[in-house]
Amino acid sequence: MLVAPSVLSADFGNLQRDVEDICSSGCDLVHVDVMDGHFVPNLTIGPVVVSAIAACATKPLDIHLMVQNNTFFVELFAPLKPKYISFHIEEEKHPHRLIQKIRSLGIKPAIVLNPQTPPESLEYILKDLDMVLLMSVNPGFGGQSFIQSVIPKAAKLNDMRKRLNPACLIEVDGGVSYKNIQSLKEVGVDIVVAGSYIFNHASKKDAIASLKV
Ligand SMILES: O=C(CO)[C@H](O)[C@H](O)COP(=O)(O)O
Repeated sequence: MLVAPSVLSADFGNLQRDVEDICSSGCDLVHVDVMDGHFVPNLTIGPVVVSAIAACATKPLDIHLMVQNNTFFVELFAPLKPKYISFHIEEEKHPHRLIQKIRSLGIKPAIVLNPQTPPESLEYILKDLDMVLLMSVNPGFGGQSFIQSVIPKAAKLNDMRKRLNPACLIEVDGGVSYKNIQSLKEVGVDIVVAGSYIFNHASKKDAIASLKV
């Protein structure tokens, strides 16, 4: 299991310290939540802060857009050379066009599904993706409870990707902890995003290690 701590739960007064800390504690990606106050009822960080994160991160960035105008934000963050940019299918009229644009910028494209969006919505686009991110909370805030229905949903997506695109990774985000990591592993999840569990733990290293099942 790969682990992507969500910096949404970091101490923003000590952001450099926290980013360096997770990177030296065994994480695989640095997950960055960009929220615009429109697609979700929260507003987070823009290019100034994400540039500061990129400057001190020694692991690749995994940028999760929770915004209305995806193309604008892709162009804004592309110069920071993240490994992944993911966007919500619920907020994109032309997902295939945006996937091509992200890939043309040298970034791996990923689509995010809200908890109620079925994996079948990806039937004709899964082959074009490097990753699918399944939300296991309603997007917008850290520290929410894990929605259990993501387990059968990930299992269904795992069957779909074996058929359509075995190289496509499955990531799950929201309420992830030692309590649900084994179930996520069993249904084929490859990457977990965890915010409050890692940043509220006495040892980020131990918290990350506990998710590497
Ligand atoms: O995308 C998110 C919220 O929209 C966060 O990444 C997610 O909630 C992680 O935080 P936690 O592990 O505390 O649930």
